[in-house]
Amino acid sequence: MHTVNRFFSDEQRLLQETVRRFVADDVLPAASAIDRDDAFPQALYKGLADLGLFGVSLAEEAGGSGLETTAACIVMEEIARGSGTLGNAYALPVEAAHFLNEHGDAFHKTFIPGLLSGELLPATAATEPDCGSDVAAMRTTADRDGDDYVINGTKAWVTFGRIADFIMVFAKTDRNAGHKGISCILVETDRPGVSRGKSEELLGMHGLEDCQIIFDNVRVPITNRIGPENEAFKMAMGNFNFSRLMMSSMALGMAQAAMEDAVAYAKSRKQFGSEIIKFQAVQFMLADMSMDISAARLLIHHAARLYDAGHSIAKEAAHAKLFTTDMAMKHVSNALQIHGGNGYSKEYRIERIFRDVRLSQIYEGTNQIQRLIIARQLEKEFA
Ligand SMILES: CC(C)(COP(=O)(O)OP(=O)(O)OC[C@H]1O[C@@H](n2cnc3c(N)ncnc32)[C@H](O)[C@@H]1OP(=O)(O)O)[C@@H](O)C(=O)NCCC(=O)NCCSC(=O)C1=CCCCC1
Ligand SMILES: Cc1cc2nc3c(=O)[nH]c(=O)nc-3n(C[C@H](O)[C@H](O)[C@H](O)COP(=O)(O)OP(=O)(O)OC[C@H]3O[C@@H](n4cnc5c(N)ncnc54)[C@H](O)[C@@H]3O)c2cc1C
Repeated sequence: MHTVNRFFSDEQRLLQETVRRFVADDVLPAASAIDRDDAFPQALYKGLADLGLFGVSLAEEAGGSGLETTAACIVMEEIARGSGTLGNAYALPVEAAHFLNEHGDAFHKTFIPGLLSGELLPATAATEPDCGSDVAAMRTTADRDGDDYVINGTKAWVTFGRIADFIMVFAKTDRNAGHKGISCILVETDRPGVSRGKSEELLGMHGLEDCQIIFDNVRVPITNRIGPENEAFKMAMGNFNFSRLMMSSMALGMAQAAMEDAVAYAKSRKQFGSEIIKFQAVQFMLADMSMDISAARLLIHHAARLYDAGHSIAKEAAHAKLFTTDMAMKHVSNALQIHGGNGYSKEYRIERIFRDVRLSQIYEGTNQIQRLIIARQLEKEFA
């Protein structure tokens, strides 16, 4: 049991126990097959929806449970403790419902119930083949034509791209205005001109159905635009702050699982006539792991509380994402080291966690970009 549990509210503790049970009974037995088969875990995704988990931190008026952002972080940590892929999948409806509720109008909000029930699958498309970190440099365009936008361009690395029912597409509505010329448009994937492009063979996080999405003269009513025209860059940044807490919690769950495995292995493995957990070199790796995991959890929950209190959390979300994903990568690697040769074998799940967790340092803004965000905030704070 995590020490920090003592400070959870009754609701948070109950939520954590519920997810732990689901993970133990349903997710853990399936996690290795999800990785091996590289197939979207549809039944488990629906299982999360049926437990009401997609709306835990969404306002009650929007159909959610109205709990704090910390509640969604707790849920995410527990799911990712069982499967990185399912944790990543969990982020999508949570983030989409949150975004639609914050920025959408009555039409956009009609998509929320389907998201919460797991029947509608969302995707977000900001990245393009030639621009990832530099969001403002995107080339996809949405030109007005009567009451429609006509969208052209290619988006890359779209998680759920192959299976999404709708995509929140970021596109230039003013080509010459840099980040002040970007809008967000909800595009149903059955519209003429939307097609799926190539998928990559990924190192880890299998089963998320990523692919490129090509928009070839896709006609969408102007009313599909989410939020004001040309103002979506800042909407995206605000959403990324929230998403970065989700992805930090995901990496945290994977680090926690790795530590649990490392302790169990170190207690059972004997060398030189002693359990390897008695060797100081192993003890120090475990001690540092435990300390950094606790520190990461506090950073995430601190940022989540600031977010709920209405503060801008650009810096704190970047702190959480940078610290958690770097520490997770380091300690998952150490946990694999503690497994010796067995850590390099698919027979032990640490091998999968090692591959899965690597992504967390790259997406939702690379960790170089998190440093850039922190430094820019410091420049402003001490101006
Ligand atoms: C930070 C960044 C590099 C931006 O740089 P520039 O130099 O263009 O813009 P700059 O001059 O720094 O700023 C413009 C305005 O914007 C505000 N702001 C920036 N960050 C933030 C923030 N975090 N919070 C609030 N405001 C922010 C900034 O203050 C400025 O406002 P002002 O005009 O002064 O009033 C941005 O582009 C970024 O972040 N990239 C990472 C991409 C990235 O994260 N993808 C993720 C793609 S989605 C994804 O990976 C997944 C999705 C689904 C699940 C799987 C993964
Ligand atoms: C599996 C997967 C799923 C994804 N899902 C989605 C999704 O659903 N939707 C979506 O929109 N995107 C998604 N992404 C895209 C992801 O957000 C980008 O890959 C990420 O933001 C980095 O962009 P890039 O790959 O173009 O790298 P680049 O921006 O080309 O960066 C390459 C390297 O240069 C560094 N670099 C770039 N600029 C700077 C700078 N100013 N200072 C210092 N270093 C810098 C980077 O840190 C990195 O190390 C996904 C990516 C992957 C791999």
